[in-house]
Amino acid sequence: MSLYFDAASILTSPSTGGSFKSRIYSSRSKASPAQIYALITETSKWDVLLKEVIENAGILSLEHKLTPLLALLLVHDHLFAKNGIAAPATHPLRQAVERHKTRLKAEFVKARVRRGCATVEQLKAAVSREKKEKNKSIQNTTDYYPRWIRINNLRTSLEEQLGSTFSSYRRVDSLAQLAQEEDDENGPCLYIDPHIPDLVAVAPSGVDFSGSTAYKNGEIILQDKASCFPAYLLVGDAGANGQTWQGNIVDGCAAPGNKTTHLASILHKRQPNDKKRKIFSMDASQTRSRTLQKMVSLAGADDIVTILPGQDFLAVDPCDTRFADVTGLLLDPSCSGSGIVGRDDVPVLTLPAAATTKTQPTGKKRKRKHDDNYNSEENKKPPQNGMNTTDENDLPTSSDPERLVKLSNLQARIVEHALSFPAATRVTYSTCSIHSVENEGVVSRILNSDVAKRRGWRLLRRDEQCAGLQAWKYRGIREEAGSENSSALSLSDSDLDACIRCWPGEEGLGGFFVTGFVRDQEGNGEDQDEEEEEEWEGFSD
Ligand SMILES: C[S@@+](CC[C@H](N)C(=O)[O-])C[C@H]1O[C@@H](n2cnc3c(N)ncnc32)[C@H](O)[C@@H]1O
Repeated sequence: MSLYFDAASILTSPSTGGSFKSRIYSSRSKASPAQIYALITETSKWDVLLKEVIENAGILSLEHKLTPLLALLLVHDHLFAKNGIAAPATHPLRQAVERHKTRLKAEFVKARVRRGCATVEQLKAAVSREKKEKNKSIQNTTDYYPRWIRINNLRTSLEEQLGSTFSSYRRVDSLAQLAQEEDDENGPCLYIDPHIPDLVAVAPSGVDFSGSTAYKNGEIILQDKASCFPAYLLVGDAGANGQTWQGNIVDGCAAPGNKTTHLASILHKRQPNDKKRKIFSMDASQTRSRTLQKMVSLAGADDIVTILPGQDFLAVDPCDTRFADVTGLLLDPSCSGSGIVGRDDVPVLTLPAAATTKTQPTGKKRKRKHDDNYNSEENKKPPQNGMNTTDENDLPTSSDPERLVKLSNLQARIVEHALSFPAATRVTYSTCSIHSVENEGVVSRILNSDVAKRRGWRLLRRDEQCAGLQAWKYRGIREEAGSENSSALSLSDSDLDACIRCWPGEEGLGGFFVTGFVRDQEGNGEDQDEEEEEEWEGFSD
C-alpha cells in the first residue's frame, strides 16, 4: 500500500526543483521508484476518465478514508493494472475501492459507451484526444519548458540521431505544436531548434533520456537552449568560404562542463582534422572539476580539452606561455541564478471533486491528508531555487541587492582579466541571472574599464553575431523594473542590441544573458595604447 501513499506524497510535496524522476529517486520511498513512476504516468494518461468514473460512482462521499488523489491512483490500478490494487485484499483502502467494484465497472462502461468506443484501446485514444484538446486551450509556449537535447558532434551527428534515438519521433514546426501534441497517439514529437545548430527539443514528460544508450555514450547531452548560446556566440558560424577558428580557447569557469563540451563539439564538426586547437578548461572548485572531467571524457573531448582542476581563473597569468595562442575566452562565472526555472515535469492530475459532506474529526488536530495541497497555487509554481545534478550554477539563488553587487564585482573582475590575454580577440560573458546589475551593468563597467579602453575592446555587434543569434529577438534592456542603479548604464542602443537576453517562461527557456566582446586584431594583437606610449617615449628621448 505504501506505493499509493508514496506516489501521493511525491505529487503533493512542494517542489524543490529537479526532474520528476529525480524527485522520485531521491524521495526515500518504500515502494520501488520504477513502480511509483509508472503508477503516476499511467494515471495521468487516464485522469479525466477516472475523475468522471469516481464522481459518477459517488465513492468519495461513501468512503471517508479515500482522498481524491488516493482514489484516482487506486481506481486506476483497480480498473487497469493486471493484478489490480497492489495491496493485501484485507487492506482498508483496497476494500474501500473494491466494495464499489460493480458501481465502478458500470460507470467505466458508461464512460466508454458515451465516447462511442468499442475497446479499451479506442477509449485510450479518445481520452488522449480529449486531453490534447484541453491542453490546446490552456497551453502556448509561455511557461512551457521542453527537454532540450544537444547532439554531440564528437560522437555522432544530428542525421545519425534522427535515424536512431529519435527514429520514432515526428517532426513538428514550433514549440507550440510540441506543447499541443504532447501525449499524441501518433507518437512522440521532436522540434529542431532554428537558432542553435544540432539542438532539438522533445516533450518534457516523454522518455527519460538519462537512461538512454545515446546519453550514456555521450552522443546526446541534456543542455538547455540558452546555455548553448555562449559557445556558439564565441566561435560563430563557419564563414561562407570555410572560415576556421584560429587559436586556442579558455573556458575560465567551466564546471560542470556543458559549454566546454559544446565548444569542443562545434570545433570538431567544423575542423575535424585540426589537431592543433586546444580548449583550456578550468574551475576553481575541485569537486566540480571532477564532474567537469567526467563530462569531458563522456563527450569524447579528452584530446581537445585540457582541464586545469581547481584552478582559480583570476590567479592565472595571462602571459603564461601556455596561453600565448589563446584567441577566445568564454566566461560563465557564478551568478545569482535568478533566471533558473526548475523543470517541473511532474504530471498535474485532474482530480475528482472531494466529497462535500465529509466531516472532519473534532477534538484533535486533523491529520494532514496527502492531497491537501495538491493542485494548490504554491505547488504549481515553478521552483525558483531548485538545484539538480545538471545545474550549471553552483549557488542557490538569492537576489539580495548586496549580494548582487558583490557578485557583479567578481563577474566584472573575471571578464576584465580575460580581456588582458595577449592574443585574445573574442570573449563572451554570460549569466543565468535576470538582473541588470549582473548583466548590462557588468558590461557597461567592463567597457569603461582601463583594460578594455587600452586594448580596444568593444561589443560584438548584432550584425556581426552568428546567424542564429542575430535572429534571436530578446536583447539587452536599459532599465530593470524597480532597479535603482540603471542610471549607471552607459550603453548605447547598439550596445544593448549586442546583448542577448532570455526570459523565464519565454520560448521554453529560463532567464539568461550573454554578450560578446571583440577587439580588432591590429599590430599582431599587441596592446595598441602601449605601442603608442612606447612610440611616444621614443619621440621624447
Ligand atoms: C555557472 S557555473 C559554470 C557553468 C559551466 N560554464 C557550464 O556550462 O557547465 C560557474 C562556475 O564558475 C566557477 N568559478 C567561480 N569563480 C571562479 C574563478 N574565479 N575561477 C574559476 N572558476 C570559478 C564555479 O566553481 C562554478 O563551477
